[in-house]
Amino acid sequence: MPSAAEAEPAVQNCTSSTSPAVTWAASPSPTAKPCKRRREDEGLLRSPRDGSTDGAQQHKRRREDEELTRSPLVRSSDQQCNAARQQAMAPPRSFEDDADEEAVFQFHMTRGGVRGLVESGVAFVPPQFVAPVPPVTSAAGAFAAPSVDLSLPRAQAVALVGAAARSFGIFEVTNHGVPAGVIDAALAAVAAFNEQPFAARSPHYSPAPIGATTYATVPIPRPRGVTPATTPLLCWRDSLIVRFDCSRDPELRSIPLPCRDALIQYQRSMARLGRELTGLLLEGLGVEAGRLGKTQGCLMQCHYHPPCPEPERVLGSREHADADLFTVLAQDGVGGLQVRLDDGDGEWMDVAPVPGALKVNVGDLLKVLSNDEYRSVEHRVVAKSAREPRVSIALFFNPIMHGESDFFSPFPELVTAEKPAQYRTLTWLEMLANRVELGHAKPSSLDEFRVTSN
Ligand SMILES: O=C(O)CCC(=O)C(=O)O
Ligand SMILES: [Fe+2]
Repeated sequence: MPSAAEAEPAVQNCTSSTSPAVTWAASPSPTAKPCKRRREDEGLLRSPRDGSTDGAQQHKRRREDEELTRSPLVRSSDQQCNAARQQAMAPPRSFEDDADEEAVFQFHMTRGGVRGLVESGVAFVPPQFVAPVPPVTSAAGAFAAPSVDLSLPRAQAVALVGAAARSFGIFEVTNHGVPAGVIDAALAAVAAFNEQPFAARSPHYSPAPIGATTYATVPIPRPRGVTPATTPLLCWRDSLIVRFDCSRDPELRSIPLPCRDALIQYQRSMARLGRELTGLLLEGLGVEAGRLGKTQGCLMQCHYHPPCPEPERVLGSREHADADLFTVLAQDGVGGLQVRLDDGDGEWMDVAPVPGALKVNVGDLLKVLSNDEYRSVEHRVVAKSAREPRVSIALFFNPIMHGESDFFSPFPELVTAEKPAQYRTLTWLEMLANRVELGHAKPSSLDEFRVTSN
């Protein structure tokens, strides 16, 4: 949850499994010179406007659009504050760190994303994308995520959801009430946006948010302290990340037109399911369904994995656990999602897409609240195809939060003499900062907050 995506510092009230995309914008390598191409591209940073014919209105719109699409190098004070926090926490930088940053910066400067590489006809994967340890793309085993039919009587659904969250941290839901047409339209719209020609796509490309939206090949921090690195610098995917609670862009006009309506419709259609899943997951812990107040799926990460000339050498998404309460994942039929069920030691297993079903991942925040009753599932994506693109949409659900003032700790009713609190009280921003520092992989992502018994 920093989509990310992934948790960008720009994401204040929301969640993401991805990294602070603005790190790049904040501190471009001193050796990287803003090139002519970049200046031209900054000129291109104007979002397509929605064809109003009224002159005054158009002028107002243009001013607003210009505000929304101002250079991503200009950062808000919240972003600056988070960048400073990260800098203070960051370990000393090495020559390799600088070289990595430069490679990522230069890649961003192309503004074409991974799809741009494919369009340029690359026959080999560039070094920044090569996984140091080749992922096993034909996994040793397949994992059938438990399936929960949400039309079952509630007590049964609660028992099934609770059991799946306890055992695996992942399950799928059927009869979930979200129309198939809405899901299919959203997936198709993500593909349509990414498959536009470079000239239509690249004005939106920016690793720092433009209004409510980020469209880029978003890096996820590598796990720290693992030498040599086990994961590539960049994954084989382009992401369109939308923050539905973005006060700078309440009308979400920064979402590119080819997918704007479909994504807004998708997010709205997920609201009821989000409420239902929150209730089922809490009741599965024996906690009252309304205990967390209102929850919201306010961060959406839409991933497009272009076909890869060497699929066995890349990762479509690095290993991570989501940071949020839970994530609802829709995907097309290509496959590539894998899970590892025993905190880092076990084998990666394929989780096949099931037509009509939505996957639900338990995230780290719910794991903390549950006092380790629930697992947060470690997952990644491998590239399955040299011919077909893959599209997925992850919607991250969290309690409605207000930044530093929201404190999270294990529910008191789950803390007993036999099982004391496993985590100290933490804030959402602490959680995100820690993930940026340590990477999103397990088990380190929550170690910082774990109470150690002496
Ligand atoms: O693409 C997928 O299936 C997974 C995406 C994901 O894990 C994420 O966005 O956090
Ligand atoms: Fe994830």
